[in-house]
Amino acid sequence: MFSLTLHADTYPQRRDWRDLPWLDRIGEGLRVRLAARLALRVGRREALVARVDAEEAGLAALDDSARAAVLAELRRQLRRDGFADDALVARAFAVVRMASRTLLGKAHFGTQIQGAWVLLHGNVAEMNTGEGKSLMATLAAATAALAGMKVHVVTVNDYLAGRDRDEFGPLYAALGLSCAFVGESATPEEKSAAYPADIVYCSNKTIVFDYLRDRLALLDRMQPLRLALDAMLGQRRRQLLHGLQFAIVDEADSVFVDEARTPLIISAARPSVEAEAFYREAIALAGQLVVGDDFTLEVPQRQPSLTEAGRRRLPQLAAAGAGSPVWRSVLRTEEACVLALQALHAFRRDIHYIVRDGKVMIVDENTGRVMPDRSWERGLQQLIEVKEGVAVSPEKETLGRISYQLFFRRYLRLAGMTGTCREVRGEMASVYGLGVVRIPPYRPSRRLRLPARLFASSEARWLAVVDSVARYSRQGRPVLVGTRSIAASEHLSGRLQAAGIAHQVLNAKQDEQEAGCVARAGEAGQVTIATNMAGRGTDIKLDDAVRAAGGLHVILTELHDASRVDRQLAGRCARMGDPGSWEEILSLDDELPAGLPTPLLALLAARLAGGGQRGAWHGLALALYRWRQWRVERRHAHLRELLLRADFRNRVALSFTGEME
Ligand SMILES: Nc1ncnc2c1ncn2[C@@H]1O[C@H](COP(=O)(O)OP(=O)(O)OP(=O)(O)O)[C@@H](O)[C@H]1O
Repeated sequence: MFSLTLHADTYPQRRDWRDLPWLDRIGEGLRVRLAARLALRVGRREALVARVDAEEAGLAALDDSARAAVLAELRRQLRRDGFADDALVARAFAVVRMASRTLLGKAHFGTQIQGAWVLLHGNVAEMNTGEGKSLMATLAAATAALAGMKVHVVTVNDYLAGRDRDEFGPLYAALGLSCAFVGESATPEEKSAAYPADIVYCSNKTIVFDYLRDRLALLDRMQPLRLALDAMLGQRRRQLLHGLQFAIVDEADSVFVDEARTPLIISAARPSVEAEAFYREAIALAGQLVVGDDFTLEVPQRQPSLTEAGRRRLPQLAAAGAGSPVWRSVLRTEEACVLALQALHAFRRDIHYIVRDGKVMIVDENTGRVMPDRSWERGLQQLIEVKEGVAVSPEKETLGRISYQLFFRRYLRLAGMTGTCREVRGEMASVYGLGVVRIPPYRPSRRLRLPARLFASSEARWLAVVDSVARYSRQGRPVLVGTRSIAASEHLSGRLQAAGIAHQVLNAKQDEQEAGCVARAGEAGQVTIATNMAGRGTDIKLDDAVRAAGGLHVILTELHDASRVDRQLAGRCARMGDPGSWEEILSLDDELPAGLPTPLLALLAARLAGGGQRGAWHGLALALYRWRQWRVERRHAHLRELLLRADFRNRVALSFTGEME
């Protein structure tokens, strides 16, 4: 007999994973991808949807007490038999859909039923942007919770997690399930009260840090037998999560792939007066070095390297001005100077970070959001603080560390959903064991892609952007303009103001106005400039007049390192069968083409300046721009692979010293 009931007290999580030899890894990846391809064949899809329809029709004929009896019996059967039987899953989906129809006025479409089945069976459902993934997840989350699992619905930020809990909380309540939202700023008491809920909505960052906190609190007690023993003896330690049973990860490519390279670290402050003096000296020293003579900046990574002349100058400069003993070592002097040069030249205010309330806060380019409690490692944070003239934060001592790649592999059952993951299918399979199943759109997409335009300079690009904004907003259509950085959003805002075009700006500096900005962004003629904050997950609602005028128009003003991020922004228009269009208006001054050889760039710029946005030179320049993006994507994929292998090695090394369970 199969039982899904798990004992939360014993902190269920997957402990048996290990790094496979490379050939086995490839084989496993292929097996997962093939299984996903065969999982939901057309006949089975149709049968499932037909079954849900029939079950719901049967439920509709029952009175309230008979329906309650069906729900109770369903719970019992799901706990006993799990999800192997499609008939049982279809009944569960029908119960959830009926509640949704009554309470929310939204009945899950056939495509959402198929996607939910994919989630329930531990795969990634790839469904176009705007096809209703949040509502789809309720079917899988509620069914799993009825089966007795603790479900975490994980998304990329608190705004989306809170929004979904507010919308779907009443639906779960009607099924007798508890639902909670855990925000980043919740207190430990609030978290302790929220995590035991059947379904928890939270961001990826919140859940992984709370897991790390649990590991620190439980230390060597994080073993099922020990936890059970502690519970029996009444010596239970405080824990937040109660295990990792089932996670449904929204925007799976962002969480599993884009974020994968960021190590998540819990640390404690270790104040030191000498360290602060050292950082000040390093910035003073590096400030005297001259770009081109003493050091070069490699584009596009903007990695500084000292020239021979710079190396010769450094010891003299160090002897003249610096007091810290570090400067007596040539090697450490060079290391510190390169880091200080990076702080001075590679990391830029309002692009990579903002300064708010006297603190340097990192801006995540993928999400466009500030990450108040994230900091750079190896002294970079402190060096940037010195550069910006704000209080220098104390050095940190690492207490616990994990990556998303290792964390999510610990779930007993893991599922994901996203609109953009075709190029990372292999990684999903080999790293997370997740197959990707493509779900067709509910209605044919009406998203119109206009020809891309690439200009020789950013000046020409901004002129074209302002022109396009004016044209579409005059037609009574809302316009959303995406910029890669806060600085670019502010620059464009100045230009629109000068052109007399009213608009709103949504970026990390104005994040408290997010809900209001999103609510207005679909109004007739409304112009919104946004960084990636308005990218993933944002649902811009349109009224009938706007639909009749042609829907939302989206302008991308620069491509990102990952083309998935660009497609997400384009996906804000033409959702759920609405009309809409998007275009790219780019410049050769952007970050990606900067990696092309300088003479080639100059040649392309000369041709584009004269020849307009048509013809062979324009086509070639655009193709090279996109090729650069592809190259950067490949490099990032390689770095993620290296990080994962390093994580595995660390895990083995640390387990000898007893620092991890
Ligand atoms: N079955 C349904 N009936 C009516 N409206 C629906 C249904 N499913 C989804 N919607 C609506 O469609 C809109 C888009 O849904 P949602 O934001 O969940 O899409 P998404 O697939 O998550 O998009 P993205 O990929 O951009 O995050 C929302 O306004 C949602 O309420």
